Amino acid sequence: MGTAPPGLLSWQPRTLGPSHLSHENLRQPTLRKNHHSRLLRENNVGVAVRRAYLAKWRCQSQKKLRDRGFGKGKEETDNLLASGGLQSLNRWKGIGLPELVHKKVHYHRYVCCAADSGAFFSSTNLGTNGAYDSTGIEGNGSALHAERQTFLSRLVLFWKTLQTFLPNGSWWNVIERKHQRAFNITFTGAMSRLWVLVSPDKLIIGFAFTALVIAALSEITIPHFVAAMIFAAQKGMTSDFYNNAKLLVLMSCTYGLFSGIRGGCFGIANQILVKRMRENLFFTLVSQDIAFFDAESVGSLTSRLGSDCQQVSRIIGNDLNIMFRNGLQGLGAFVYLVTLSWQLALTTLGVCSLMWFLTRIYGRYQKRTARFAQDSIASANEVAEETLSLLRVVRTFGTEKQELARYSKWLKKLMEINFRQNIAYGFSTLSSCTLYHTTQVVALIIGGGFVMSGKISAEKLTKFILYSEWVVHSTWWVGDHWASLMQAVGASEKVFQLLDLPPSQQLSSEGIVLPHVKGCIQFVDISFSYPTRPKASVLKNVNLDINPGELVAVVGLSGSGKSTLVSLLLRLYEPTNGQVLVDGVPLTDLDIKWLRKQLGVVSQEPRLFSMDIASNIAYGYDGDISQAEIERAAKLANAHDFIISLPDGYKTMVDNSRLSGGQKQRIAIARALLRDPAILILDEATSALDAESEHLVQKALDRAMRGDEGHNKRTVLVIAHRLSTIRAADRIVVMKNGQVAEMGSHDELVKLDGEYARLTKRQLSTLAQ
Ligand SMILES: Nc1ncnc2c1ncn2[C@@H]1O[C@H](COP(=O)(O)OP(=O)(O)OP(=O)(O)O)[C@@H](O)[C@H]1O
Repeated sequence: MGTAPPGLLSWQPRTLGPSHLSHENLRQPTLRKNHHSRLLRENNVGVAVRRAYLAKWRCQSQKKLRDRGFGKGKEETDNLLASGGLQSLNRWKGIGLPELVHKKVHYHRYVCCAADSGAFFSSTNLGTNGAYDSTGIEGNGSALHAERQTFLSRLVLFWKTLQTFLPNGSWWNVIERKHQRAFNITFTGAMSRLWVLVSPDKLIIGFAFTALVIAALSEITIPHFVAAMIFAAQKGMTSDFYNNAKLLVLMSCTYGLFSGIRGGCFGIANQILVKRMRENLFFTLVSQDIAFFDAESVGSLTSRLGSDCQQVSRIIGNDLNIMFRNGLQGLGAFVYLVTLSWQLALTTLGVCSLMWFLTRIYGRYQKRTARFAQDSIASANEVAEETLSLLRVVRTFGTEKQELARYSKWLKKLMEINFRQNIAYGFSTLSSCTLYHTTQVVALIIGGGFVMSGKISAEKLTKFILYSEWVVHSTWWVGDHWASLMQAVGASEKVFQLLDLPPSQQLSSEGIVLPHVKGCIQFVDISFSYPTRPKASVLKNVNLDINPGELVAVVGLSGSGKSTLVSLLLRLYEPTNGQVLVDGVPLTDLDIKWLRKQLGVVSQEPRLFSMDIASNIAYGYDGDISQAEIERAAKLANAHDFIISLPDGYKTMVDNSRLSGGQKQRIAIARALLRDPAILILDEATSALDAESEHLVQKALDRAMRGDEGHNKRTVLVIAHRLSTIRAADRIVVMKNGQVAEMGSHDELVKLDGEYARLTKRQLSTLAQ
């Protein structure tokens, strides 16, 4: 908060002292309202007080603006706020401040309130104190001096504020996010990368550019033939008239035909580009480490795939196409101008150079702002994606408005960027329009002189005007699309940054493929922290050997690192220290794609794809699979009965939300069993089942674990809290704070009377309740 003018703070109201209605109290709406009404009754200066209120709210809203600080440095916002405060003060003056003082109205309290924002008094500090003094509040300066001071300070304020709006002023800045500064793509960089993407379709690009050149050249001859026809008619030269008419028709038809070919070819090239870019980006994204998705949100990535790729594709289909066409035509028209009158041609060149210079500045600005605009779109998408996917939670908690606010926050940022972009566009158009007509005026004035002095003919001047307009028009178009192209280049930054990411090593198919998986798993001295939280140690020196065919249950409190252990076995993350071995071979030496096919996994929260149930069960299975095999797996997982009770049975379309948790789990179990894996991993696989289903699934799982003959067929790692799941295990591993705390059979651990005994006791007492 700023400091109040001494006069105001030292002045004590007679009827209501600060103890009755303190500065803090005035912030409370009810107290302020009562106080306000009382003032009205006592002093009958409603207008004055209402105005004071207005001043207060203005200052407060300005503070909010500064708090958000969008696009402004502190100094500039302070200046703006100060000017806001100044306006408020002026209003006060306008309503006769001295009279109010004499009436001993408590309005100064409102002034203090208005100063809550720090804005009002920052304005007074900047020189309006004098104005106050001059109005009579314990004033001691001369009125004239104060007026002068106020005028000067206003001038300074005005100049400072104006500076922020000038080119390179802080108003034009947009907030930058730290991570975006690392990558900066240039025009040539973007072009060469786009070329790599479209080069497999050189033929279509070649057609497009050939058609562009023919269409541009034929179009540019049209004004020549038009002028020639008019002057041939005027001079009564019939044969010249008809010859020019024929050529005009020919050029018009050629132009029409090749424009069509050009448009079509560029459109197709554009589609190819956007498709290829999306495919490449999609594949790059799905090839990333799982840790990458811990850091990046799905909504933001889908925005890069959608909006950003679409923006980038505009470069070839629209901007380059129009720039080349107009560049070519502008150049041709300029050469023609030189042949008509080099002096006049130079004036046109001067104007066009200036226009191009301004456009370059505008283009640079568009490029800079585009990446922030795309970033805001991505953030808005991130919120939308999250809200829509969690809509049930949102509905349950009734937080629709909060979600809207979160979404609006990014839309607002986007709007503020777009606002600046549009103002910049306005300036660019303003300068282009002015220069466009300047060329004509200058050409007419100088050319008119030349005609009057007989240096050039009227026909030449007419042609000159037509072509100079063409040159300027082309420069304008080239400039306009240059800015749009730079905007697309800005938008391409994040796309190319993502495209540059190397694929995860976890997808490499290079490595050993074992002839047969016995199912021996070893965690050797494993320590691990998640890349997003490198300082939080999740696993600490974990050593665990699981023998082939052994059924091991991992138990422990929530957050003790059980699921993390599974993630490391699946090589979704790399251990910070130590290594995981399967059949004595480190995971890093194995062909990880092959290995994952040897593992059957039922995760804690099974997810289903938007496809029918049969396809969901067969998901990821290599080779042909019969319906009978799918049904067998479903029966093993106790899912068959509920599946056939659905209207379309195994053909019923499902997704992640159209089945119950237990049903999804059983489908996930069926999916894992269908692969007949050498190693089965169950992460709380039965947690969403009711007692009856759990019993049936447990029996099925037992059969799957032990085999039909009752002997161990595969190695099984079960992560479970439930006793019923754990008891059947050959060995139980108890995890605590990322370490193996205890290990042994159920009976051994109960006897040990340690962590496991405590866990089981707690579970039994919960069941008993
Ligand atoms: N992707 C992640 N990024 C960062 N930290 C994570 C991530 N996943 C889990 N953690 C943290 O790692 C720790 C261990 O989590 P983990 O899921 O392995 O526990 P758990 O024993 O399986 O718990 P639960 O029984 O509740 O599933 C937790 O503190 C958790 O917050």
